[in-house]
Amino acid sequence: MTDTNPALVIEPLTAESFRSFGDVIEASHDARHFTINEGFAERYHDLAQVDVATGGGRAIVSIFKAKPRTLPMRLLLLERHPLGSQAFVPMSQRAYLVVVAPATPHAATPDVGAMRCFRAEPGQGVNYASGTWHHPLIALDAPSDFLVVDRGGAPGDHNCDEYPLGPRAAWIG
Ligand SMILES: NC(=O)N[C@@H](O)C(=O)O
Ligand code: NI
Repeated sequence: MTDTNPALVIEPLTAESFRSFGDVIEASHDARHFTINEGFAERYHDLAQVDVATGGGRAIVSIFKAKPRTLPMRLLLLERHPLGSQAFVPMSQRAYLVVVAPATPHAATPDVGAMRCFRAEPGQGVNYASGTWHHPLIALDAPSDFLVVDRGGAPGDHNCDEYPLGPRAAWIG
């Protein structure tokens, strides 16, 4: 990288590796699942902790039509949603990247040194636990749609803290 900061290692996304950041949403063999609809469907049940009730919030469902990022990419900021979780489920069969850092509930800034990057494969969604620091959506290769489940609240609710990485900006890809 041209910058003094090394590139983040891109790790495979697994439920275990992502557990401290939130949930991986996928129809995996070890997820709880059962047959429904007279055998015409298999329900992969209760895959993520949707946590949106703080301060009278409610779950909202949106679609993000994301433009692909160009790699290598400089990560300029992290953000967190202190009042609720945020889930992204890809509606396309393309991989995308997820950059996270541990929640810091008692601090206004992330532990930048603990930042990690995961490659989400087609069929894998993520649910950021409330307060998990993350980079905004990083779609790859082509315009990609994502179903998003996060918190809707009052217009004055503050549910997005941004932290500019400045000279600590990292690289991926
Ligand atoms: N702004 C917005 O709703 N999206 C971000 O929170 C994101 O994580 O992409
Ligand atoms: Ni977000």
